[in-house]
Amino acid sequence: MTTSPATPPPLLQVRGLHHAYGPTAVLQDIDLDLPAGRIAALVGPSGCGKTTLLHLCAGLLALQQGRIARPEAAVAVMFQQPRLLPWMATLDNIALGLRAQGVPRAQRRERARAAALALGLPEASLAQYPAELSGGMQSRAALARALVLEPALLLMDEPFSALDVGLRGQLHQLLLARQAQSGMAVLLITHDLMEAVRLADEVLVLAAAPGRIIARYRPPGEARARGEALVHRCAAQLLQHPEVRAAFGLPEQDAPDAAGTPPDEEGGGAWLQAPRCAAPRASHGC
Ligand SMILES: Nc1ncnc2c1ncn2[C@@H]1O[C@H](COP(=O)(O)OP(=O)(O)OP(=O)(O)O)[C@@H](O)[C@H]1O
Repeated sequence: MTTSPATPPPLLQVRGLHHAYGPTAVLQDIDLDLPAGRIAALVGPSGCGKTTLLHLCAGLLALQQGRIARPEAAVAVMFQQPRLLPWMATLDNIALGLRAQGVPRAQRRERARAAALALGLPEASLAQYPAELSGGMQSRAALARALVLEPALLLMDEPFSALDVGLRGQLHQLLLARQAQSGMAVLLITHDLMEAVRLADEVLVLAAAPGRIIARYRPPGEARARGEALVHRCAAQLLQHPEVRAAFGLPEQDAPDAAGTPPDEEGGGAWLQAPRCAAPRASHGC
């Protein structure tokens, strides 16, 4: 996220990041600033290096080239799969990180219970084992396990991708409410452009081979106030650019669609870094 005089200093800062698996470059020249209280969404096609970047930010992968500055403590990670421990009851799973922090048993169970109930987990589910929970309940438990740590920085790797649209919407709202209340910074990895536009203060578009940021976009207004129509318009605004379309493997769009939507319809968001024009056209503003 690009800083301006009005934005606080970054909590997570990435500079000149390169990463390769063997001879294959996966990430190239990644710069990113994420201040406290902001959500940045990193969106891109499958295989473009999103998870690699998140793992580097989480310290789960060794840095090869570049610099990452992040808080020493108070970083939580939520993975694509809930990754609950099957031999532990839900409440104990949620309290796991607090146990690692040395929080006394009664206190951690109380905090875990409060986090679970706030995310809509029924009281009865707290004594159940993960295999007894639905997929949606497991996702809530995984989110509770991350949020109960009261992280300053939450790193999320496609945490909602396996959920149905209704449940995903509920968890989006719960995340936004908690984020507004706590002021944590969130780096969200997703391949879903609509999800990125719905949740983020800044959307970073990654293209593949090697993974590099080709556009930075700020959707208008507060995330919690964005309705479906606005989200669609912003996603359409992003997808007007040939380079963004190419990153997602979409063909170039050179005429109004069948519904008659003009190709230059604006979503009202701001380009912080506009994509280069692969095929310059006046309507792209390039
Ligand atoms: N441990 C590894 N060893 C070798 N190559 C890897 C390794 N992990 C990932 N890759 C490769 O690096 C590239 C980026 O992978 P990564 O998982 O970061 O992408 P992604 O954007 O998160 O993909 P997806 O959206 O499908 O999860 C892919 O080509 C992948 O095959």
